Amino acid sequence: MLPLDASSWEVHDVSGQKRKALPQDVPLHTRSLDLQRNKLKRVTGISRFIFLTEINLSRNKIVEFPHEMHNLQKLEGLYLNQNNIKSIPEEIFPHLRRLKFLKLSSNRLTKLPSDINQSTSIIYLDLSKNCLQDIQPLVGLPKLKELLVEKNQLTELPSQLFQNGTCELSVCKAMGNPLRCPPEEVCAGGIMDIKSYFQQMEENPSTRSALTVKTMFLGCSMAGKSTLCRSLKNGKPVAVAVEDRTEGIEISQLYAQGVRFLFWDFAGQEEYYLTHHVFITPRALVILTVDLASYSTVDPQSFKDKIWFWINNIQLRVPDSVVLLVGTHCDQCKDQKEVMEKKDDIEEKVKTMLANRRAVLQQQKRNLEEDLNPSLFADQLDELDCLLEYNLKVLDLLPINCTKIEDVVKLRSHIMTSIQSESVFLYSGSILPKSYELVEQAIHALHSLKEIPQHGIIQVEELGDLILRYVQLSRESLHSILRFLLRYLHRIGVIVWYEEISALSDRVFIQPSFLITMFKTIVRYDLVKQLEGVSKDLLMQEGALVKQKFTWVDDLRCRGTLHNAALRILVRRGIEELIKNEDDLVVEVVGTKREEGIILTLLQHFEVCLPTVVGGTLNPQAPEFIPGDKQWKSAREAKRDPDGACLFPIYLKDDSIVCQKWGEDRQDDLSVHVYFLPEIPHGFFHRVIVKTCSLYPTHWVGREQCLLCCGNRLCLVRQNDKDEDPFIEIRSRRPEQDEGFRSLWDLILAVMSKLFVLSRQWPGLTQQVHTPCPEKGCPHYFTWRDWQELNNTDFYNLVKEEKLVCKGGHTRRTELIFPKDK
Ligand SMILES: Nc1nc2c(ncn2[C@@H]2O[C@H](COP(=O)(O)OP(=O)(O)OP(=O)(O)O)[C@@H](O)[C@H]2O)c(=O)[nH]1
Repeated sequence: MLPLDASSWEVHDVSGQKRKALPQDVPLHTRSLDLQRNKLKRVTGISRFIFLTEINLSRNKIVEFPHEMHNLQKLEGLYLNQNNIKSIPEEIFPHLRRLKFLKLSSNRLTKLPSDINQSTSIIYLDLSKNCLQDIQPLVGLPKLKELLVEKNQLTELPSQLFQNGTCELSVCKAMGNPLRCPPEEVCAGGIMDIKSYFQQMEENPSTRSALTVKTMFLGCSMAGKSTLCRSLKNGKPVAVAVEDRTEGIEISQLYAQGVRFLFWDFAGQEEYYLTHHVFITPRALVILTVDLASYSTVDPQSFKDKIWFWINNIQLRVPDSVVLLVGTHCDQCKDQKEVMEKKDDIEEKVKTMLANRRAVLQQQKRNLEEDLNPSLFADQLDELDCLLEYNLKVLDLLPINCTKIEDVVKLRSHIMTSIQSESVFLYSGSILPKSYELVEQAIHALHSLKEIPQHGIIQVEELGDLILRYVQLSRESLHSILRFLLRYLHRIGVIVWYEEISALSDRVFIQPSFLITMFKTIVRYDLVKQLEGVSKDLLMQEGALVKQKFTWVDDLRCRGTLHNAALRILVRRGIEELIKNEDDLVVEVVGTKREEGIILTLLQHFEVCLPTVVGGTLNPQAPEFIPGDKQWKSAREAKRDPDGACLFPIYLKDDSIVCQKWGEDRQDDLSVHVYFLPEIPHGFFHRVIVKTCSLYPTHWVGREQCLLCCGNRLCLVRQNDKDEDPFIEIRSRRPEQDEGFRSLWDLILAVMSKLFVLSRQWPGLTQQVHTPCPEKGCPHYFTWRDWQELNNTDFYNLVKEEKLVCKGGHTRRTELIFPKDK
C-alpha cells in the first residue's frame, strides 16, 4: 500500500487489528507506519515518531485531526481518508514542509485551515467526499499537480489555481459539487477545459448567471402533466382532451422573471417510461403530478402506483434532484377537507418512505460492519455511505385545480420561489463567460434562420463553421469551448448530444423533440396496431411483401421481436409525416439493409432493444467463454446486422419459452443471488436481458427470465421481486457431460460483471452478492465480497481467496466454486 521505498525494519504494519490506541511496541525509528482499518478515535502519542515519513491512518474512527502531526516534520505521505474528521486546526501544515501526498477523502471537513498552502511540497491532494464549501486556502501551493475535490459543497473553484504560471496542476477532479463557476460540465472535460473556461472568463467576463431549469413532468398517465405544462406556459388553464395523450416526451420553453424553463413532459404509460432514461439528466426539477381525486388514502396501492413508484425511480436514477409534488383535480374532490386530508396523507407517507429507505441502508451498513471480516466489505461500505449522503429533496404537495387561473398562477409563483431558494435548488445558475452565451445565441439564431435544417441534426464540425460566421471568436477559442457548451446545453435540455456514443458523437440534435418523435414511432403502447396499419406502398419501398408483414406482427406479438425492415418502415413513415423531401435525412436516421441508422444505434445504446437472432438450438461447438479473453466470439457479430431483427424486452408478454427450455430447478444447480438495495429498479431487468444476452450466441428470453447457452451449458437469469429482499438469481446447470464445469462459473461471472456495469447507471443503487448455502435446511447465505472489482481484478484470485462461511457456520468448499484449483 505504501508507495515509498522503505527497508523492512523501518516499516511497521498494524493494520486491521481493531485497535483503539497506538500500539506500545512500535519502534521509535519507524519510518512507515500502517494503522489503517483500526478503531482509533484519537491519535495520541504519535509525535514521538519523529522519523516517520509515511503514516496510514485511513479507515479509522478519528474525529479530530491529530494536532501532534505538526511534530512529524519528515512526513511525506499522510493517509487520513475514511474517518470522521470535521476540522483541521491552524499551525499544523506550516510544519509539514516535506509533505507530498495527502489523502483526506471521505471525512466531514467543512473548512480548510488558512495555512495549508504553507505546506509547499504537496503534489497530490485528495479532499473528495467532504463537505467543503471553499478551497481558496489551496491557492499558493506551488507544486500541486493532482487535486481531487469531488463530492463536496463547492460552488466555485478559485481561478488562481488554474492560471498558467502560478501552479502546475495537471489533474483536477471536481464532479459532484453544486458548481456554478465553472459549471460542472466544464469540469467533466478535465483540466484543459477548466483552464480554457477561466481564460475565457478573464477575456469576456460575465457577471450574469444563466438560470436555466430543466423541469421534468413525471407521474401516472392522466394525472394532468400535459395540462400543467401547457397551462404554466400560457399562464392560464389550457384544457387537454382526454384522447390527446402524450406520446414519449414533449418539450416546451418558458421564460419567466429572468429564468428559462425547459419543460419536459414525459408520457405516463409504462412503454414510454422504459425509454425515459435516455432523456433524464441529473439535477433537474421534477414536478411529480398526482391526480388527487382518484387518490385513495386507505388503499396502499394508490400511494404505491401514484407516488412511491416515481419517487423511487427518481431516487435510483437521479438521486440529487428536487421533487415538487403537485396534486391536480382538486375540483373533483368532495371538498377542501378531502384535499387537505389527501395532501397530509401523501406528505406523511413520503416522509416515511424516505426515512425507511435511510433506515434500510443504515441497517445494511451495520450488518456489514458487524460481519466477522468487515474489511472484505470496505468498498460496499463506502458505497452505502455515498447513498446515505444523497439527499433527494421532496417538497410539500401543492394542491391545485388546473382549470382555475388563480391556481395556475399560484403554481408558477410556487415554482419560482422554490428554485430561487438556494437551499432547495442549488444548481439553477451557472456563471458563463460572455462568449459562451454568444455561441448559444448563435446556435438558436442559426436554427431559426433555417441555416441549420429544421430537424436540427447537424455535424459538430459543420455547426462550428456556421457559428464562426456569427460570433467574433477565433477558431481555436471556439474549438476550446464548443464541446463544453454542447455538454452544458445537453444537460439543461436545450439540445441532445450523445458525446459518449462513438457512432453519434460527431452529431448534435439541436431539436430534441425531433429525436423524440422518432423514438415515439417505435416505442409505443400500440406498436402492434401501428405495424398492422402499414400500407402496401410502404412495404414496397422497403421491398417487402404483405406476407412478411404478417410474420413481423406475429413475431412482435409473440416474441417481442421487431424486424429491422419493419422498424425502418415505421420510422420513415413518422419522419415523412413531419418533413418532406429529405431523402438523405431519412437514410441517415432510418438506415438501410446494409447500414444501421441513427435510431437503431440509439435504441441499442440505451438498451431499449437487443439485436437478435431468434430461436437457435444448443451448440456444443460454440466457443467457451473465457473472461478477459478479447478473442472470444460472442453474438456480437450477428448483433450489428441492419437487416436482422431486434428484441424489445418491453414487448415480451410471458416466460413460457424459457420455462419450457429450462424445466424444473434442480438441486445441484449452482446459484448466485444478487441483492439490490433498496430494490430492483423498474426496467432494470429488461436491460439485464439486453446486456447479458448480447454476450451469448444462443439465448431465449421471457419477461422476467432469460436463458443463456454457451456450448452445451445453460445459465438462467431471473428476477425475483416477490420476496421481501428482491434479487436477481443466476442459476447454472451442470451439463450431462461434466467437462465444461469450469465454464458454468465463467458464465455466472460474465453475467454478474454485466449486471454490475449496468447497475452503475443507477447511482442510487447498491448491490450485494450471496450464494445460498447448499447445506440441507440451512437458511443462510454465503456473502461475497464486492463484485464491482470484477472488471479490473484478476477475479480468479478473488474467488480463490474467498473463505465462504455462512451464518450457520457451514463452510463452502472453495474448489466447488473454483474447480481450476483441483
Ligand atoms: N377537472 C380537472 N381536470 C383536469 C385537471 N388536470 C387535468 N385534467 C384533465 O385530465 C385529463 C388528463 O390530463 P393530461 O394533462 O392529458 O394528463 P397526462 O398526465 O399528461 O397524461 P399522459 O399523457 O397519459 O401521460 C385531461 O382531460 C385534462 O383536461 C384538473 O385539475 N381538474
